[in-house]
Amino acid sequence: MASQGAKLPPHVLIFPLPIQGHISSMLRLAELLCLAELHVTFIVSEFCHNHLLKHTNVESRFACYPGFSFQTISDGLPEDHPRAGERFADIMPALRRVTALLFNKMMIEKKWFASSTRRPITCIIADGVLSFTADFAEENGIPLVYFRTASAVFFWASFCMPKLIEAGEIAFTGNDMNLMVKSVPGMEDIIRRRDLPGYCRVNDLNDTTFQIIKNETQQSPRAQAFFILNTFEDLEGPVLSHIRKHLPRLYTIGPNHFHLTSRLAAATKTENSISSGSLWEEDRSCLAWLDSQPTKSVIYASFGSITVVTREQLEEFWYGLVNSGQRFLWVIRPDSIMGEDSGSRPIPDELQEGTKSRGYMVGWAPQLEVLNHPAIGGFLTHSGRNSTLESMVAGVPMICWPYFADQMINSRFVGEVWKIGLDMKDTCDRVIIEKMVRDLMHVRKDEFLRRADDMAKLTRKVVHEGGSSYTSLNSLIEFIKSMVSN
Ligand SMILES: O=c1ccn([C@@H]2O[C@H](COP(=O)(O)OP(=O)(O)O[C@H]3O[C@H](CO)[C@@H](O)[C@H](O)[C@H]3O)[C@@H](O)[C@H]2O)c(=O)[nH]1
Ligand SMILES: C[C@H]1CC[C@@H]2C(C(=O)O)=CO[C@@H](O)[C@@H]21
Repeated sequence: MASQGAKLPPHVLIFPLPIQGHISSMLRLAELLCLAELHVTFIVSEFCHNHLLKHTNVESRFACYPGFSFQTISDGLPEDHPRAGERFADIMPALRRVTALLFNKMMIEKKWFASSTRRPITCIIADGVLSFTADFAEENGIPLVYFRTASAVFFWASFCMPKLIEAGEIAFTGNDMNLMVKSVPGMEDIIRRRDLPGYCRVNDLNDTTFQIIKNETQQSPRAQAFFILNTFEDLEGPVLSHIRKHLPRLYTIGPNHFHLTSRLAAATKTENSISSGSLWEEDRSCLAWLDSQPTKSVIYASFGSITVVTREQLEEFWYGLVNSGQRFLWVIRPDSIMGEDSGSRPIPDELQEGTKSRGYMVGWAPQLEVLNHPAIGGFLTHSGRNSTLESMVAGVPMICWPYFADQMINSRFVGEVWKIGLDMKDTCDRVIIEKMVRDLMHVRKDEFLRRADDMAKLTRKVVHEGGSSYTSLNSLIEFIKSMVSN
């Protein structure tokens, strides 16, 4: 396609998976590129776009970047599909079946989004699991960069899936979950079967989700080996060295929410909050409640956008939190309790009482502000990538209750390698929850806070001028600029 407007900036197409954690992360990247005066077209599912418009300020936020625009596309699922819990497994097949074709059509009909003020797309930055974008990019000679929004340790373990299969370390059925895994180089003394990416918990290697993730991961090097991870060198250095043997041009630009905060502050010379990118309505009343709590006295509990719990699990958490005697702020998404009796059984009096005196519950929180509130002393989390990084930047120790996917291995690294929290995976018992909350918030508080504080200091270093993520993002921007000849 002929290039128009020789003096126009490069035009980047950004395309995330339509899931909260992916959209938040890629919106942050989009704004970082807008700050560098690149043009950005952001493709998002109609479903998520409607939620973004309803619950965030993204429209006004991006209005100050004239080179930015949204494009919407169907995610292939009916409007009333929950897009959470066990039904998350429908998302990837629907994208491949429906969205892939619509994407090709849209690119051609919209002339790669060219206009009198914008070049046709000069580079695609696609979610690392959307390989249909690579098909289009290759057929049309458009440079492609993959952005895998999960952790490097997850990516590397997933990249080693063929090795794991060959060595007979997967499939497995739930027996011997504590056996150490030997076929992920660099992690021989760290991960057990139970810490492998959640998709590996299959007894049949033909499992659809397992196959999709394995195949999407294996084709990562086709993006001319240009790859972005939301991490930083000091955090996942040893694993990054392994990945670089396969993907030498790897950009590590994280923690990208903090990187954006820092670059916005430098650009505007003022303190800026970043857009939440929330798909749910934030209940800001919890901030006023936090204002009246003592310093580092509250444990914040939230399990991200996909986790669902049974009524029994809900009660175990509730008893655990109440019996710990600690103050707590708990996010329970309206769609996160599954099962027939999810709302019908009465709440025991002792839970109601304990919550009234020490707790606060919301359907969705302004998480970045919550984690940075002085009253917060701990985070009970599902170990999603963004939540983990947000907690690290805020210097908040974690209790990890991973639900699926990368969360299984993220939580292992939090507990065993970075030692900034406790890993509670594969149990949901009120006694264990109570003990872990007491340990984190009271018994071992100083130890965890010291290490979390050291981690927070590291994150500050990397996103400032001269830091590894700062330098890496500049290289990425230069690379994108070098693709257009003026
Ligand atoms: O009440 C809440 C809860 C969450 N958030 C925000 O929502 C995002 C959630 O992201 P993440 O922690 O990554 O969780 P998920 O949305 O569940 O993320 C999906 O995508 C991530 C990135 O690939 C993966 O690491 C996860 O396993 C996967 O579930 C974060 O920025 C939070 O700050 C809020 O603003 N308010
Ligand atoms: C719902 C899951 C599909 C793939 C995604 C992922 C990955 O990068 O492989 C990690 O966790 C989940 O967000 C996604």
